[in-house]
Amino acid sequence: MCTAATYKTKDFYMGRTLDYECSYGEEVTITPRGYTFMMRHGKPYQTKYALIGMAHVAGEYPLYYDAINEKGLGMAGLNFVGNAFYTEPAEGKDNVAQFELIPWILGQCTSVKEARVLLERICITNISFHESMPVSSLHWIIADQDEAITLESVREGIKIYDNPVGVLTNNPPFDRQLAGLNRYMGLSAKQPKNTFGGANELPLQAYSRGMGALGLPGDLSSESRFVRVSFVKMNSLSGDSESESVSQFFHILGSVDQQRGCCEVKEGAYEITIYTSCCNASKGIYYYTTYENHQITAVDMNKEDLNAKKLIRFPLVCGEQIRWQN
Ligand SMILES: C[C@H](CCC(=O)NCCS(=O)(=O)O)[C@H]1CC[C@H]2[C@@H]3CC[C@@H]4C[C@H](O)CC[C@]4(C)[C@H]3C[C@H](O)[C@]12C
Repeated sequence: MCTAATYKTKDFYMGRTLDYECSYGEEVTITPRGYTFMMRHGKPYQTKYALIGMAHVAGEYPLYYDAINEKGLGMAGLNFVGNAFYTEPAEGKDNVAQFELIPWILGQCTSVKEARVLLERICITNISFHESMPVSSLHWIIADQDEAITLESVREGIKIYDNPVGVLTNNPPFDRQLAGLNRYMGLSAKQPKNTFGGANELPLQAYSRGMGALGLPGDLSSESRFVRVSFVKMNSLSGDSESESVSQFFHILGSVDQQRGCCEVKEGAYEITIYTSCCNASKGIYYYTTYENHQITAVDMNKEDLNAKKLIRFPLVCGEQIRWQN
């Protein structure tokens, strides 16, 4: 499972957790401006804008899981197994393989508004990057400081949903996730009021703090994570400085963190939160933590040459960085 969320203070932030039982060997990767992608179905394409994100780099090809570009547009791919449906290339469409989609959008759009226009012509194809790699079943959140959308390619075709909560998890499809929130609209950060009233009011008592959100689902299913992270995000308060915003963002995604041992995917294999990211999309900074490194590590794209010819790659800093005080 994975969870993605957006957050706005002075700047615009977007990030995700990547939950899985094994890592694909990912790195923080900057694709510079003017980088050429040999498209599977059409003419080679050159990025107009630089992007930074988490990618598995195969040869010189960045297979992005999530990224932001230098214009403040961000995008993340999350598992959508059993519902994602990609097709053969179609006449008169922009035919883009699933693994080409993030650089295709972020390399040429400055906003969700522009992405919506490009997506009117999109056909997401089912070709794999390499025979050794399966085609991932994904759906995507695309967001900027003004709005977020969810992109799904399903059996009936391409679906683009407004995403007013700025959150995405996995199954079921997004419209059902959003409708699921209706069941929880009574949850509150405030103490509950006794409504067992009438003539003979029961003497009920809020004997603990936090009882206003009793009923918030605590399990790791994707529907529950959707509700939980939405509740946390919508109630979230923080200062608007960089460190307060980044800190709060990691706390928001911390509400759906997966600890090893709690979600068995097959005999002896457990899903964990492999990494958590927080991008300052306004400033081009990629922050991350990993399962075994709680210290926040950051890469600032603007400290690099964004007109470079090659990918700029940062292997993840792994292993706990403990600051000893004595
Ligand atoms: C496994 C991850 C989703 C985690 C998740 O959601 N786990 C819950 C399972 S579940 O929800 O319970 O079912 C996804 C998210 C992004 C993916 C990469 C995208 C680029 C590239 C695309 C190529 O085609 C195949 C290789 C490739 C490197 C992909 C590998 C893998 O697929 C990645 C990491």
